Amino acid sequence: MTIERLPAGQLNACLASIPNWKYDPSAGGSISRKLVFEDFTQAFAFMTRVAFLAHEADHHPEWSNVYNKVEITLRTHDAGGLSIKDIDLAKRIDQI
Ligand SMILES: C[C@H](O)[C@H](O)[C@H]1CNC2=NC(N)=NC(=O)C2=N1
Repeated sequence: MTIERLPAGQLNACLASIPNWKYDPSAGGSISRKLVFEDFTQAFAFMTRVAFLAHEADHHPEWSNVYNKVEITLRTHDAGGLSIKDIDLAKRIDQI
């Protein structure tokens, strides 16, 4: 299935629905969120839950973890930028 980048006309409404995520317009667009947990165990437990979501959605984050901090970037390589799959996964991550 081909996945399209978000049309410019939908971008602002989509971004407004995920206020915890920071939009970066470079390279077709991406969104990122930084999270801070109590400790490594909490951070990694969160990452495990995200991993299941990502597998289910067949959509995978670019992310890093340093002790209690997790930084996640979502973009759709197949579309060369931001797509609805990124917005949907961001919303599901926010629900964790
Ligand atoms: C073939 C497979 O569906 C694709 O490679 C998927 C897998 N996970 C992906 N994850 C992300 N973030 N972007 C993609 O374009 C992407 N493509």
